[in-house]
Amino acid sequence: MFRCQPTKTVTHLAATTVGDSQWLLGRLRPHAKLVGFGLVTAIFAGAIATLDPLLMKYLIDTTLPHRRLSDSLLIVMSLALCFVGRSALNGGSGLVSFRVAQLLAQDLRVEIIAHMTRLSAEWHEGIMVGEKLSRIDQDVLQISQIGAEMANAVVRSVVFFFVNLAIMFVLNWKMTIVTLPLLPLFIWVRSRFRGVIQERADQAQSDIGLASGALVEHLGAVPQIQLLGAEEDRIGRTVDAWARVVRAQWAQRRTEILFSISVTSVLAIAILLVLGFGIHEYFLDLLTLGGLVAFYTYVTRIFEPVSTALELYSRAQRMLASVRRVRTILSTEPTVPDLGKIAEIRLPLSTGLRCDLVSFAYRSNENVLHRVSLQIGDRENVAIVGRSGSGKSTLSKLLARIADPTAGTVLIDGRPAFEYSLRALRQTICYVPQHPVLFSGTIGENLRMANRNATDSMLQQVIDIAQLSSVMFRLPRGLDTIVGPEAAGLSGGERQRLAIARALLRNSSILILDESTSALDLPTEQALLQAVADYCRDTALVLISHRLRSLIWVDRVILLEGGHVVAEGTHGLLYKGSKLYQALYDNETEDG
Ligand SMILES: Nc1ncnc2c1ncn2[C@@H]1O[C@H](COP(=O)(O)OP(=O)(O)OP(=O)(O)O)[C@@H](O)[C@H]1O
Repeated sequence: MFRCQPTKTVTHLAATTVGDSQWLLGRLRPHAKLVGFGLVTAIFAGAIATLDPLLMKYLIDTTLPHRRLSDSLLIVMSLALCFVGRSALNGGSGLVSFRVAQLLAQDLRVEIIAHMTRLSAEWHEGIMVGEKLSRIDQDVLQISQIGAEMANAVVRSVVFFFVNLAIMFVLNWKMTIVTLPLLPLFIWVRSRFRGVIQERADQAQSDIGLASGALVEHLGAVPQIQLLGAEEDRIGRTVDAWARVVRAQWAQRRTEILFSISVTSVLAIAILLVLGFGIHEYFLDLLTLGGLVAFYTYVTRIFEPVSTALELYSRAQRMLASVRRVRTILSTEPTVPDLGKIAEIRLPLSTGLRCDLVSFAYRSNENVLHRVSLQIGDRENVAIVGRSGSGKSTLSKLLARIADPTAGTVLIDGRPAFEYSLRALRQTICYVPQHPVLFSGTIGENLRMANRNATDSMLQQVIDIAQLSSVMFRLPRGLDTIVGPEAAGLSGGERQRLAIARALLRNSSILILDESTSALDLPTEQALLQAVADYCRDTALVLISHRLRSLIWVDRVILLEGGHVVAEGTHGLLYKGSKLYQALYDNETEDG
């Protein structure tokens, strides 16, 4: 199965943490004021948190030994105020972070959904829905939650660390110097674990994407799984995918814990040294009891920002893994780029559609179309026929510019199709696939997706042409009938006819029906195609069907075999001149 591969540039970008961080900062920029407010609140909270050890020192060294009750009570009240102020400010900064996370998540979702909607069919066919969902859900959640509080947490840790360090220095510079080796030690341990943590985070996130993909595929296909009696097999595969997630997350968490324990152990040894030295100073009367208590509090507190930084580091890695995955999607270019400058196609078309030596290969596979040249004139009705796998659908997708040829050119009115904007092309060429997508909602809403301004009488007209009148008659709520998720409330043939009715509302100049009537019985298919041809007198029709008997009336039949055009002409001509066509037609008649 095709996977969205990052381009070289993207891989390079993805490898740079700086690039990922800058990308995130860019996304936070629109919310700079809110982030700034959160930062100021966090700084104040950090600053207040440094006051209480000093107050305790004053209490122990000054007010208590001199039995100054009112001063002692004042200090106790100040201590209480410090706690209340700190918790209020922390709460405020938490609330702001939450808001930033919400806004950031919404922005990212909009950006990813809009980008995915611009990507070409090839990309969507090659990635499971669950994987796409995981980018929009899991990864965005990870980025927004951690990204929004990251700045606060970093600033709070840095401020807290340096203010604490400065106060410690003032209290006792010799003891402070003993604590300084913590820093290079921390950096050393951090760098030792860095690569492993990053790798584990990437693995876990990637496994979540694959498992979500498997789950969505599984849940979307339960009736088919039951019919195939493949419950055990499919449950096994889906559960295995989630088991891989569990293993990856377990490995990630173990590494993180090991990282945390390693650092904390080193810091614990350091704290012992500091305390030992402090007690020594106290015995030499170089440090007061209050000074020792305050110093100890500061030393333990200095680990708080350090351990926060450690936790932040692991969380940042998880977040950056999500950033890389989202950036990979956002950097994926459509394989059918919308670079055409011509925003409107002049109508009526003069020369129509042309293929000039067109070849096509799916990804890097072998060509499935070989130097196909053909012309479909304006208002011409053409059928493309051939054996299964001969390349009919592929050719029709190239004509509709759902994919671009690997070699050769598709031209509209003598100009390469890529010179027109995709919007102009979609307005001019309408393509209806064999399995059309209908959306949950009413039949009327589904039809009006093609033309928002369509009146009820226009809807009625296309319903008649698509041979849906009797179906609509049976539905008590008519156009207001809700068709349910994926239009499961309609039969396959009804869905196809509804899609054709919808396509007719587009009033396009070229209409391609790619086996869009395959679920209909022969008389209904014939009546429908005839009615479509009558209605679309100003439209070029390209019809693909396995039932040649439905197509004998068209102006021209193009016969494909193994990706080559092997014959062309009216039904009568081909029946006489092409053994393959004759065989296809006769077999069908006998089978039919
Ligand atoms: N998405 C795809 N990826 C890789 N190969 C593909 C893909 N779609 C089609 N093919 C291959 O391209 C060839 C032509 O397929 P295509 O669907 O165009 O044939 P077709 O004539 O429309 O067949 P059918 O009548 O069965 O629908 C086949 O060999 C098919 O296996």
